[in-house]
Amino acid sequence: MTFGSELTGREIAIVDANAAALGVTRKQLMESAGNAAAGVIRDVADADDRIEIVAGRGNNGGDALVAARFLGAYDCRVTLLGDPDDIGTDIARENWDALERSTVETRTIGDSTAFDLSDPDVIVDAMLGTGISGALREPVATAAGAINEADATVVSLDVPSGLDASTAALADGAVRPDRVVTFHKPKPGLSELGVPVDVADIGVPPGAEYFVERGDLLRLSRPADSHKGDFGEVLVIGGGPYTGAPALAAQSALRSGADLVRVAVPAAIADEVQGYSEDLIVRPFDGTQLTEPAVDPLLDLAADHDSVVLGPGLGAGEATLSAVEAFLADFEGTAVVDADALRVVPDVETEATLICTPHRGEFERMGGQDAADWETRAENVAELAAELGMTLLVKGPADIISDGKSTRVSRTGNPGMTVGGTGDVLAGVTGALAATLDPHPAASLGAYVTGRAGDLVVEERGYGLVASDLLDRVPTAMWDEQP
Ligand SMILES: NC(=O)C1=CN([C@@H]2O[C@H](COP(=O)(O)OP(=O)(O)OC[C@H]3O[C@@H](n4cnc5c(N)ncnc54)[C@H](O)[C@@H]3O)[C@@H](O)[C@H]2O)[C@H](O)CC1
Ligand SMILES: [K+]
Repeated sequence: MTFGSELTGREIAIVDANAAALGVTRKQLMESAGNAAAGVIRDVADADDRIEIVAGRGNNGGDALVAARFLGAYDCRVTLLGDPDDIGTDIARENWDALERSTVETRTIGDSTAFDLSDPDVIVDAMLGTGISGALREPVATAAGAINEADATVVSLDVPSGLDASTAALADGAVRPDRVVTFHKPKPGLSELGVPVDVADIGVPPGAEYFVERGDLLRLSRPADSHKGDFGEVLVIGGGPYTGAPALAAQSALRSGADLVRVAVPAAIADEVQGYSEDLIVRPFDGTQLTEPAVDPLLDLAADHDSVVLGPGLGAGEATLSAVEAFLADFEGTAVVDADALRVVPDVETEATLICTPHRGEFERMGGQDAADWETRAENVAELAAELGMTLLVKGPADIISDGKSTRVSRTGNPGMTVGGTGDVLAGVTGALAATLDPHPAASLGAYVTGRAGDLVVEERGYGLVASDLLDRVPTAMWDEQP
């Protein structure tokens, strides 16, 4: 199981874009959707029935325009609500143009409230699908009223026009169908309608939900009216034997869009860490490494942040590991745990929400069972995640992300990324994403984006990358492929 058994509007958009990334275009899916819809309509219509197809300007309408082609043997009329010049998508427009050149009877009704039906036996409702926003507007509102009053069998495509598939809310005046044919997976709200729902397979490639692909980038947004703080504050706790690791993690969190990143390191190395970049806000704690006296002040500091990245460069000293344990024992927020800090995780009692980012060796040390093929490894990752009650991101040629319920695989990245420091980047990116997203999507996107940043470096100049090369590719990896 990857996504849930019902898909929300956002998830549908992600699956759709991931299907395209896997080589199956939305036009292909639309063709299958229209074909499947025609099958259901044949099921409800007698041979001499009159069929009225009411199509909106979006892809829901597009599905019906395809269906009309498959229903050529029927007495069928297609009404497009709106001006053909306003058809919202290229693929719906191409299907409209194809119908116009055919013998299928078509008409358009502009943005008015004039709407009539030709006494049909069957009405196909394809005005609005998952693209609905807000209350029904004209001319859809009037058409929905007329459809509801007609003495005909009403078949809705995907969802009844007026059902919001993200919230399961029914708009006032929504179409009340006798039957629904929905595509790929059920949508929230359909089962409560009390009418038969056919779920049609439209050829979404297996893997569009399982693999993290560029459709997942749709979870990122930077609305025009954003305010400082909307994208979270991240605290990186690290350093001691190493200085570069916490700096890399913190800079990666900044490049991933966090509004503010503070990096807490031992006072002895604070200047050196600051020296890596003037963008860093360094918060020193006493000593040369993390030890118990620093824990309480760090817990206070962490409480003011949306997420914590715990581990980069801390080392595996005994005193440090017991401080890490003490921190996690009292921490209740969200933490990305990486590197040596992972050593305490299997045994620690914590209320915190954890995202752990082990490589395969660390995964085994945590109690997981590695496997040569990633399918088996994915099952084992899911098992350990369920047992530990946390999200695991197990790094490897294919990164595996699981919280025990949902398991996904990210295939970005390349052999150039086996160098030191790339894990610190991943932890920082994931920490920033976890400041605003749920742990599983944050970890999934963290893996995808970091791997893609590495791919961009290698595309540009081949192997020989160093971790800091990834930093300025992270924003590109996040934003340039937005579907
Ligand atoms: N993977 C899949 O499941 C596939 C689904 N397909 C079909 O595509 C629709 C969703 O299409 P989309 O273009 O995103 O949106 P809609 O057609 O639902 O609507 C957009 C259209 O409607 C106008 N609008 C929005 N809200 C309102 C409102 N409240 N009142 C009036 N008008 C409104 C908006 O302005 C746009 O013009 C999905 O349901 C499936 O049927 C693909 O065909 C195959 C893949
Ligand atoms: K519909």
